[in-house]
Amino acid sequence: MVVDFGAQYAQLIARRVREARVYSEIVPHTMPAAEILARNPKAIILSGGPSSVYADDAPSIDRALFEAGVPVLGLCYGFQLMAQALGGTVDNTGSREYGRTDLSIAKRGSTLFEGTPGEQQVWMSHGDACSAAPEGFTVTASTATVPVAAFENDKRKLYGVQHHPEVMHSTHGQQVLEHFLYRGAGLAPSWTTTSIVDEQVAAIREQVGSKRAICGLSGGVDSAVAAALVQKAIGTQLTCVYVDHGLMRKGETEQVEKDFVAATGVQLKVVDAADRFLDALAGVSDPEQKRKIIGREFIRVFEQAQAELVAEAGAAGEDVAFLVQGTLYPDVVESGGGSGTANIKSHHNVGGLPEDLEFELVEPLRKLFKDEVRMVGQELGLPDEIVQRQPFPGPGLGIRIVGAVDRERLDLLREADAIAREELTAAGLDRDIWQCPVVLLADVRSVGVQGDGRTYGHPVVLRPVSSEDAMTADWSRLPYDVLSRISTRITNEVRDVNRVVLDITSKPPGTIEWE
Ligand SMILES: Nc1ncnc2c1ncn2[C@@H]1O[C@H](COP(=O)(O)OP(=O)(O)OP(=O)(O)O)[C@@H](O)[C@H]1O
Ligand SMILES: O=c1[nH]c(=O)c2[nH+]cn([C@@H]3O[C@H](COP(=O)(O)O)[C@@H](O)[C@H]3O)c2[nH]1
Ligand SMILES: NC(=O)CC[C@H](N)C(=O)O
Ligand SMILES: [Mg+2]
Repeated sequence: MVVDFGAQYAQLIARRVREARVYSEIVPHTMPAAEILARNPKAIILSGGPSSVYADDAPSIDRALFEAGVPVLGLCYGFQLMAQALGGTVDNTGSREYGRTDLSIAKRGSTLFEGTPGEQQVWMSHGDACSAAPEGFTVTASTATVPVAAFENDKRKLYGVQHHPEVMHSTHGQQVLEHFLYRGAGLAPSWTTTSIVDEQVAAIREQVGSKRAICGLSGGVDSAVAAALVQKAIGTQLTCVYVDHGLMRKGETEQVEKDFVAATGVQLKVVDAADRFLDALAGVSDPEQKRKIIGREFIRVFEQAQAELVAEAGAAGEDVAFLVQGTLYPDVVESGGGSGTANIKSHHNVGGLPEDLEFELVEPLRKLFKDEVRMVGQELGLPDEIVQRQPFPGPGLGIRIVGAVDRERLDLLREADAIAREELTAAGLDRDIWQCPVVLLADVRSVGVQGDGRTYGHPVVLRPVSSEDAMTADWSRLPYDVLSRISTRITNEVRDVNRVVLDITSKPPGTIEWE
């Protein structure tokens, strides 16, 4: 059982546990200890969270959880809670660690780190630290700045680590989790998933019945897989709607119109809504405001499309009240979907939805991560060009212009983006990177010299990242000659851009998109 203290990664922990073939469920930290124990968990994992354990309003923990004989693993905030509740010390030591950190294993052969290297890369995201372990606990790892980075009390079956073993950038994380499950808690890897496709098709049929639905189709992986699932469930009761909001990349609308329909045979309605989105966005530079506006306009366009379909279908059309979206679990988490989870950004299809939404949502991928969605897509027989496509955010180039969005700026960014994509594809790097946002710093200017003349132009940022599920990411080490070609071409070919910079920040602390 994963107890969620408002973590960005709670669902990820549950998923890693399932990957270890042990069934897992998530419960909020507000659930009383008695109720948690009444569910008879074989093991408990305490998640991370945004609070500081010593703060007045911080979520606390009932010591009964440590005394019931159930093996417990604390991660990050959960580790700090465990340390404090059992008599150790947690404070703000000033030694913050975000992103890549080297962990030194202090005790070889410990339950959690058995068989893993003495020095290993872990992903950290914390500002507080445990400075003294509770009595009876052995310190099993440290970092350059944090002396107590992991501890265990094997007799009581209590374990804790300051880092996040659940994220893929912690190179031995899965092994640490499995050691807890198999060695610490003595569980066997015996659980398997039933087919997600069959389960979802049945659920969609039950939800939609004989009614009709529309699906927001972007050409991206998520909506393609969602559409294919719904099509399998309800066939021609589904119509897909592609919204051209004027924030798409070069050539994208044409590609969806031609290639996508050819590959999937869906019924597609293309709506040109550029004026409406750009008018609504005029003069707005706050990222959250942009996201909310885009989310609202999307729904308004879907409503209009629905009205048109109803008119076309006559009386039978009254039933079009379902909206299928390719919402994924990371969209939900990062929009503050869990209890006490910080809102990092409102994804247009979750937190950005208007309150007066008239549709009933159908979101068959809401609990899944990208790599799982790709597997479902493959199972449904979608072509590789769709299943392996890099993600592109629904708000499109609107959240890749730092500053207000207008047609002129969009044209600049579209050109720069097209060059970067062309060169990355030519270099055969598409499958190596997760995605490479190109960002226009429209409110920043710098001095350059071009053709012996002074220029005062805008910088463009390249943000190539590697990731497994977008929850964490690292910057991609692209070959210098590819970067150089992109830089030369952008500054030569795109008017008003006189500088190209590379974003070398991991996530955390950065996010993938700039807004
Ligand atoms: N231009 C668009 N027209 C219609 N619906 C859209 C559009 N852009 C996004 N959506 C809707 O919002 C959802 C979320 O967008 P998101 O970008 O996360 O997914 P995607 O485009 O399907 O896949 P990917 O993440 O691979 O780009 C989509 O699944 C789709 O339902
Ligand atoms: O459909 C989407 N609607 C959104 O509002 C949105 N914002 C970010 N993204 C994509 O999500 C992943 C994680 O992005 P961040 O690290 O920037 O949060 C990355 O793959 C981003 O491209 C979005 N996708
Ligand atoms: N990711 C976490 O759990 C962070 C725990 C705590 N908020 C800290 O900053 O140390
Ligand atoms: Mg997309």
